[in-house]
Amino acid sequence: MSLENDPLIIAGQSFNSRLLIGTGKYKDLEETRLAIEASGAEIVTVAVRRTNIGQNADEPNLLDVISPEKYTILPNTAGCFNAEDAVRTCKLARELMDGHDLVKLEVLGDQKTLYPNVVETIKAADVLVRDGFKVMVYTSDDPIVAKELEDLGCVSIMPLGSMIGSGLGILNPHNINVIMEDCKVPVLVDAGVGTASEAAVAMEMGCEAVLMNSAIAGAQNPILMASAMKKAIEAGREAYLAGRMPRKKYASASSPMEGTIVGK
Ligand SMILES: CC(=O)[C@@H](O)[C@H](O)COP(=O)(O)O
Repeated sequence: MSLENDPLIIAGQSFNSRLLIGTGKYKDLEETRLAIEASGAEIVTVAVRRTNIGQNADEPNLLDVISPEKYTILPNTAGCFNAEDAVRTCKLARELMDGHDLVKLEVLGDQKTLYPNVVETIKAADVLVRDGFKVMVYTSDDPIVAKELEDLGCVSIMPLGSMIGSGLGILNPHNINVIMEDCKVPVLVDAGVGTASEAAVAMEMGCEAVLMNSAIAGAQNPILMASAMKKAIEAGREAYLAGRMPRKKYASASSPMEGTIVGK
């Protein structure tokens, strides 16, 4: 098995890259473009309330740099703290992007934690799915909430590894494992990854993909980190597919003597 015939499928669309990246916090649009290119990402998420994707004709438009012909743009509802605002933001994105219906829903609880408000998230997901949106949803690592969101019709469940922008890595791998056990749609880790090894861990666990922003944009050299993340995601996926050796309590010689002349 090779990664060439191992696509990520989201809402029936096939992708080669399992790294999804955000567009916030970069120095300028050129750095954003170079980092995205180095990451190999095919899905690029954009905060509609913070980024110009056509709302302001006088300002630089991100979509002039990150072309929707080359990338799948994933409008997100960052900055929304209730269902109503999140739904309105998705509708605005759909209008600005000629009926584009794949969105990333995030409804946040407060400024300090940026933790998802799951009650409002569920409310918004319900409205959006009924309105024809394909909803990839950022949520907590609560398996019950994750299942509820899947049952509502979300196309992907995206539990946080840790708080957005914290770089603390995956704090509760057990819960993410339970979510993967219960959900049939792709489960992606979204938020909290700080460096390449943490992205690899998510993939080794069997997550379908990872979405990140801060680890790349906040690195000393974002373009180099984007390239590291690409490799980490691929290595993690390969390791997952290859299957880890069983953990053993005691040593087991790397060059066993059994069956050799000396060992008889
Ligand atoms: C970019 C995005 O959509 C986020 O949800 C989030 O910002 C990702 O989290 P990190 O910045 O911690 O990677």
